[in-house]
Amino acid sequence: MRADHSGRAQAPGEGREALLEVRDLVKHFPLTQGVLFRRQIGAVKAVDGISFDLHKGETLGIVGESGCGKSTVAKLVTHLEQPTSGTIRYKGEDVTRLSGRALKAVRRNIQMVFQDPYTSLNPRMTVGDIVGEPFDIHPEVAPKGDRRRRVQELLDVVGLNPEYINRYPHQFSGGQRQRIGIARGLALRPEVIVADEPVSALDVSVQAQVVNLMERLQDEFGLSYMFIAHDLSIVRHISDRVAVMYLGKIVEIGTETEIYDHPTHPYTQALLSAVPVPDPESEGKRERIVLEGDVPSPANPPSGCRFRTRCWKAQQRCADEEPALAVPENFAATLPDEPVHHPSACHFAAERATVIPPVG
Ligand SMILES: Nc1ncnc2c1ncn2[C@@H]1O[C@H](COP(=O)(O)OP(=O)(O)OP(=O)(O)O)[C@@H](O)[C@H]1O
Repeated sequence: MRADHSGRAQAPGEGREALLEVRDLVKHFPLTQGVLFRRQIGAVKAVDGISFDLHKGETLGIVGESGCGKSTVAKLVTHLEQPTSGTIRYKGEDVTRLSGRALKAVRRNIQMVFQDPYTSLNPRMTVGDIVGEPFDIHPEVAPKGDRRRRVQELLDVVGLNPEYINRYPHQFSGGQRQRIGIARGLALRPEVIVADEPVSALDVSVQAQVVNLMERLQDEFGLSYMFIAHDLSIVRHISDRVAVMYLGKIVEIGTETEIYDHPTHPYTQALLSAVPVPDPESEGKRERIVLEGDVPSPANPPSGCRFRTRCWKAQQRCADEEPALAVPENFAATLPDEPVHHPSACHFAAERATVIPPVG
């Protein structure tokens, strides 16, 4: 098997600068017991050894069911959480080891947009204060006398009336609030934006507007996105590459076409088979894969392949041997530009092209 944990060989932007290089990233949250004498009785393995690259100007989508570790990855990359182990290199420098001024400089370049525009904005602050708050931490970006103008520019960039600068969050709709969150994320002119379920809390009719805005801003400012969501259709629309997570691991990574049209991991196939298809004829013909049982606890994941307890292909080898995230043996001889030639962590990886059957 070819060791290729990052999926870089398959990236459409191969040769482009890797802005972020994440390697063997682990985050275990300790589980403790006792009031007076706290002792650790285990750990929630929220993220358990994941590796990927983010290239300049690309969007990497991260998908998976609730609890698989997507938000924890976002928090680790934006330095809101410290990893248990592993490295996150930004332009070659390991940010997990930085502190003080050097860390502050990196944090400026990697900003986060949060899920819920209803709770992530302080209701007692005006829009101007919310969008301009990052300038308090980085006054070098906008000197005091220039802030109002800069905030108004940012509001304009995200499609809000700059005259709304003195209004409060409750005076805006959900979509407008998420635009405020995005303006705030852009304030420091970052290179990377980590968006954690940025449209999940919005009405479907508004979701497309916010996604389109994010795409326009990406072109305008040359941004790289990590776009985390459980909605597979939205992720397909916006992403160049997609990583599929299950129980703290990446199980498959590749270009949007490789993952959606040529998935080789059973979990990806099951996830895709549950996406509703708008065309009733295709919907009637499609093959749904219904997974048995619940997602196991991340405090006590199964041995070997974590997906094996719900997988229809599971055999003894799956319990004994953890499959590496690499181009599977049976596809190793395919050419790198063939769509099945992408990393998939399964001993029995196989293409299942009939997940969403073609019309006719
Ligand atoms: N601070 C914490 N302390 C203990 N456990 C945590 C903490 N944060 C997350 N977890 C656990 O880690 C696992 C992964 O959580 P995470 O929020 O990253 O998943 P997710 O895929 O983003 O899910 P969701 O879409 O529901 O937010 C979950 O089991 C969660 O309960």
